[in-house]
Amino acid sequence: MPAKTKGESLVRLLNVGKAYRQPNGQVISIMENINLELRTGEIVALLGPSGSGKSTLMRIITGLVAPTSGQVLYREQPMQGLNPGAAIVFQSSALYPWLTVLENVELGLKALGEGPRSRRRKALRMIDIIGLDGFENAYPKELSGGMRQRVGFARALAVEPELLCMDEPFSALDVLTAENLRFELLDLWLEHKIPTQSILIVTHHIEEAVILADRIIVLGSNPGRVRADFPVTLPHYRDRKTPEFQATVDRIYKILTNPHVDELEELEPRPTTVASSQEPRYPLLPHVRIGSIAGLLELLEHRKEDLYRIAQELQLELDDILPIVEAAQMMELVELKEGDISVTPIGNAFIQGDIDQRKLIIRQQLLKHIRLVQQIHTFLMAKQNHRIPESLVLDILERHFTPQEAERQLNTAIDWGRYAELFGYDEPSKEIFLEVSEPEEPLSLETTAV
Ligand SMILES: Nc1ncnc2c1ncn2[C@@H]1O[C@H](COP(=O)(O)OP(=O)(O)OP(=O)(O)O)[C@@H](O)[C@H]1O
Repeated sequence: MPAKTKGESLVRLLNVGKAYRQPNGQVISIMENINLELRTGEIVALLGPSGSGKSTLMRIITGLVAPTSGQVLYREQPMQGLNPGAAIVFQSSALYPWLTVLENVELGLKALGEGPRSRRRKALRMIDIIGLDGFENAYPKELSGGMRQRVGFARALAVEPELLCMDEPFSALDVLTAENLRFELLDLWLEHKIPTQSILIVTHHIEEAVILADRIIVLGSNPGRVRADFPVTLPHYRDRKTPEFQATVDRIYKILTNPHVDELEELEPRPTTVASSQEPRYPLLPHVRIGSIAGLLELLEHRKEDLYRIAQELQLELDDILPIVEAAQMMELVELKEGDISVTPIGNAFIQGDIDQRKLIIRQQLLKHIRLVQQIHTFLMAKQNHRIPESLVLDILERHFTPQEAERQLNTAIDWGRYAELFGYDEPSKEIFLEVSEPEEPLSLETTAV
């Protein structure tokens, strides 16, 4: 296999943006001004919170989705339609159940117009390389999840793509199978057993990114943008226990847990004028229950610790813990500094409080910090019967979010409001109604905080 070239431009995105028109005519921008380059000789990992546009960006790079603005260059030429050099591996291998392993692997080659003899030869070779020797005539249902994903890899690699794109390729596999397959792929890459010139992997798994990638790109959401783009220069094969590995993992955690600070700006906060002009009107609420926030706070009591260690200790993935942390941060119940998370005095008062005090604290924090809750509360106070149809709020939200996301945002706000006994939801009439009528004393932190 010829050695890989290094540093040639393979794909270049110039000010790429993507927007979707909703059924109500509203246009929602999901990513803006993305500038990035994929070069030969590198594995690039794309990280970011759910909904930041990782999969969409990968689809734009492979040509499966067209950008709304900007340009995509493949080998410095404007790309039209599908990227001729790219192949994609999805989270689930999406094999045809009525075809054998060999026939599934041959599919991509057939689509390229390869003759029967040549495609059989190439498919058999890739089956051998990918460790499926002896399973050529098996059907997908006879294979384990790991073996099926191998077939997905063989199918993508059989067409000898210059760029191998992988959308969370290991996330549906058990921990051990995923680890084996990750290292086998790395072997194939490092030993030049596959002709691939560059690999792009979308992942939620920070350690996976640090194990594999030569470069890590972190996307931010609402709308999606590049928040960090930096090289990982540790030699392969990387040992998770080394301080250098841990430092890289910590660095990514810090970026992901500081959604308003971009590493592109060297972790300096944006100037306030810029930040306030760019601040979304309704910041995206993470979809978590107050019970999960309570659980996190109780766990953090008397601790000031690195969020990454806490996640590790709890065996939680990034996407499990970050939304809870983000919600607690929005309500000023925890604070994050340099990746260390600690409970604020208000958070402490919550931990020590009984159920009524807890509800009161959440009520105060929601009305102080959560715009959507403030807005609903204001509407309810303004109406004489203290009831509003949910469609009133949805119509406003749909100017900023997709209909599905608008509904999720409203559900989260109602869920939080209901916990705080601020408002409730009447299912038959689809109305939100005001819960609390009598005025109340604000909770004094001096008397409750410890
Ligand atoms: N065809 C579409 N029409 C409307 N909105 C879409 C469409 N495809 C994606 N979106 C929206 O674009 C945003 C980004 O989606 P995308 O799947 O690219 O994000 P992601 O970072 O890969 O998320 P995840 O990690 O959850 O897979 C989401 O808000 C999603 O709802």
